[in-house]
Amino acid sequence: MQLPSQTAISHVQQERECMIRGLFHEYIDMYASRDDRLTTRFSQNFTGFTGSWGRLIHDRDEWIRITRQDFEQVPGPIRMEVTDVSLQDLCNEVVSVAATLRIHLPNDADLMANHMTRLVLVFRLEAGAWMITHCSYSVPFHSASDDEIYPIRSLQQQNRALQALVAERTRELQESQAFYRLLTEDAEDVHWQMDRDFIVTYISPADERLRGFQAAEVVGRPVFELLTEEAGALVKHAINLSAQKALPAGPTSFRKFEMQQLCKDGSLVWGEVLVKPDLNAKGEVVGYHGITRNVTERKRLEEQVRQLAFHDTLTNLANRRLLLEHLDQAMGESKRSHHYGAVIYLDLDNFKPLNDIHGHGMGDLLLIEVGARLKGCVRGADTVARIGGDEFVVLLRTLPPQLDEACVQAIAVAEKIRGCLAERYVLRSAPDASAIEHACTASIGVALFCGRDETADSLMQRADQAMYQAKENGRNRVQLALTAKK
Ligand SMILES: Nc1nc2c(ncn2[C@@H]2O[C@H](COP(=O)(O)OP(=O)(O)OP(=O)(O)O)[C@@H](O)[C@H]2O)c(=O)[nH]1
Repeated sequence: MQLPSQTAISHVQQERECMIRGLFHEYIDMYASRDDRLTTRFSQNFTGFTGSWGRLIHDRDEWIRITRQDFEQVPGPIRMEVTDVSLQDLCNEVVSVAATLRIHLPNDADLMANHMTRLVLVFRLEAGAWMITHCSYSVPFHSASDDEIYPIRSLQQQNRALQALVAERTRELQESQAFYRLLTEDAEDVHWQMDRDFIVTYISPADERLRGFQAAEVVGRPVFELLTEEAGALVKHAINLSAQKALPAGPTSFRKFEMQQLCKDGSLVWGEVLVKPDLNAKGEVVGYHGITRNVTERKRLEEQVRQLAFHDTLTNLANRRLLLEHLDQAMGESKRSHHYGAVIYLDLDNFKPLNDIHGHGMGDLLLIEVGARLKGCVRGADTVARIGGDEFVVLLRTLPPQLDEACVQAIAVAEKIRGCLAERYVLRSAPDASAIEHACTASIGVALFCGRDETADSLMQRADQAMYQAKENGRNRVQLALTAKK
């Protein structure tokens, strides 16, 4: 028997390889065009492996069923782009073909598009025809459901579920944002935020109601441009304190201070400011946020209370309490500077008859006029007080450091006061009421002080006694007090 030559063997092998390759591409084409004839190529002894959900199939019919389902999932033609094919003879009748390919689905947006797939087909010669006995797809998807070769349906479902979840969460977020916006934007308090360079990054609409600035006029600007110099210094101080010592976390971790703020129309409002630094994950300050509350009305009431507590309601002059406070300060200043100061104590002469003849209202008008005249006789730094019915005190600060010169100046002021108060008074209870003319003088005692050589009480007593001396000496005169007892 003559053996076939090497050339003849290689020729047969080439033909066989060519045919298998042809069958392989025919399979690919039929698959791509969803050609039902594909299943006629499957052997009765078929097994398959679907890599997307990792199941080995022992049955030809089962594989056909899955393939048909798969055809339904992708109704249009697909393109199988084969990038690499290799053949391996397992024996004379069995050839394995391994290929890598890209499956291009009709819709480019589908998740399978552009993913590499590994396909292994095993052909066996059965009754003179090459049949596919094994088919194995390795698809890089782990989320496919049973029965899915291409995980399209489950991924679409997952996608839809995720989209619904995102929509739901977005709606919830928008609702909660709207709620918080409502809280901050309808609130009377101004909510604000600035970055680490003190550039305003957010301000709530309450600022427009408080200061008249629209958010667009404030956001993006350095905060110090929007504050008075004094307020800017207060803000810097609070921020420096925060930098030096962080407050413990919680609602009390805000620094609190009060400052006057500039409005768009140039007026000033009082704000109570709560400020807190914003920290990043490393604990570094990346900005600040806070709340500014309008406390202008509270400040006005506080000032009113102060005014009532320290002032005489009839004349609006300082009362005894404020006089004693100022006297204490003046004595302290005098101690430091060695300059003299003086208390001028005065009591109106024969004031009572005015009340008796023309009524208390007229007496009140005279007292108010006396207060105004006294203020006109002294400097702004001096204190004019009403300490009793018709008793007034003027506190002079910073007289010369020499006693004789200080005496001369104090007596000169007292004389000026005496002359001024002695001028006639024209009193009218109402603008259209007839005026009455009245003459009134004052008896005046003057006591000098230097430092804290004596108590304020003793000083006041000396001035009072000197005033009585003036009364006894005939009224409408100035009497210098005896020097303080050592
Ligand atoms: N109209 C008015 N009178 C007051 C007020 N407080 C006290 N007086 C009156 O002031 C008067 C003070 O009287 P005195 O200082 O004792 O008497 P005076 O007539 O001034 O006599 P001399 O001080 O001795 O010169 C009293 O009649 C008080 O009723 C006040 O608020 N308004």
